[in-house]
Amino acid sequence: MTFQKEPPHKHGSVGRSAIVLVNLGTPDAPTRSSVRRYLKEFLSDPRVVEIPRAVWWFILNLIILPFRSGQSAKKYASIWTREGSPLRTHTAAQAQYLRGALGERGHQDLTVAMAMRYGSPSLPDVLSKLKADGAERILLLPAYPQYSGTTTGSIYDAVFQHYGSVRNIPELRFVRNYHDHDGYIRALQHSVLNHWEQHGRPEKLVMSFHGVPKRTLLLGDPYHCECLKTARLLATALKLTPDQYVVTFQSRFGKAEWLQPYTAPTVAQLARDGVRRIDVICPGFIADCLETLEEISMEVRHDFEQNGGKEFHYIPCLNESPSWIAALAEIAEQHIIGWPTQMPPSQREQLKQEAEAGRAAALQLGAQD
Ligand SMILES: C=CC1=C(C)c2cc3[nH]c(cc4nc(cc5[nH]c(cc1n2)c(C)c5CCC(=O)O)C(CCC(=O)O)=C4C)c(C)c3C=C
Ligand SMILES: [Fe+2]
Ligand SMILES: [Fe+2]
Repeated sequence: MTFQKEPPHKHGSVGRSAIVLVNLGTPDAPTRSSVRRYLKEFLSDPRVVEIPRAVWWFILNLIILPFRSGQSAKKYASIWTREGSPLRTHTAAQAQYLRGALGERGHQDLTVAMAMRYGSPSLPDVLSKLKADGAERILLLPAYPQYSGTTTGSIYDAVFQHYGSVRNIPELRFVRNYHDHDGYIRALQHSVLNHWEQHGRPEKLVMSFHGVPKRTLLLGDPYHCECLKTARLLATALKLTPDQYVVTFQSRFGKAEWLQPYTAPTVAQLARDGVRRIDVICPGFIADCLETLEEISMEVRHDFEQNGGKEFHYIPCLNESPSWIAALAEIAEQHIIGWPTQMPPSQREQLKQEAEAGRAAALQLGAQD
């Protein structure tokens, strides 16, 4: 192991604190080559696909990437905007608004950055830049309300791996999950109630979460339980009876069984059963992306209508809604307790003086040698 060369430690510095909002990642462009590069990085992560590496290498490089890259690129093209990938634009905007919200709460010199687990801006690049800018404390805030080894766990891996070659590691804190956080549930509730105020109510509310292989649940991944808890809390906040909503799992990948019930067949069955209107919300995604804008709002809408459904409403993700930004600020704030960024200026000044005194003592020690 070789460690990076770093500038000498600065005596007397209080250093900066930073928050990194980390999302999954997205291609740089809706083109075959860009999507291929992104999928290769994403699907090579052993947390995401748990198949023996050698076997998976052949399947990934000879079957998945040649076929899926072009298909997915077309889907990405259908949701791309002038600003780029919706996932990246929303995540960047959320980071910026979060900075503002925390500033208003008195956390003045706090840097808020965004990073992607796959693609750019990459976590190692963002963490290196924060260190170069003098960050001594970093809170990692994954864009996943529900913990899963496949997503949150993989962010931990990337962070630990990055610091494996760093000598002077900052203080690190992680938000593990917020599937049952009051602010998050309230933001979801506001979003649904707003939609219903404008468009009336559906016969059924479908809460669709991203799926994972069922095997991960059997092997101890808490994701399924956390999704069900989010759904139960949201249903309670909306005063829904069990027959007024259903929880489903979308985006199945490959041939193995994933968490059930699957979103698309469930929605088609609802239409065949004579349900005229459904509203679909995706509470596990805090930013609209391919999986919500294309898979739900285009493909699943089509399935519902093809099977006789009359009215399909997609309720957008929390994105930059003020109640969600406030909740994000609350979640962040609960994890940075004790950091100087939330100290009043007088206390901060005292900390600086103590650090200076330490520096003077260290210099004196040096002089005695
Ligand atoms: C192959 C296995 C996959 C697992 C396991 C998985 C879990 C998982 N993913 C999200 C969130 C997102 N996934 C997105 C896209 C996406 N997901 C997979 C595969 C798995 N996901 C693929 C191959 C793709 C790429 C698109 C495609 O080719 O179909 C996205 C959207 C990204 C975007 O650019 O918009 C998100 C967000 C979660 C939360 C999760 C487990 C809990
Ligand atoms: Fe996914
Ligand atoms: Fe469970």
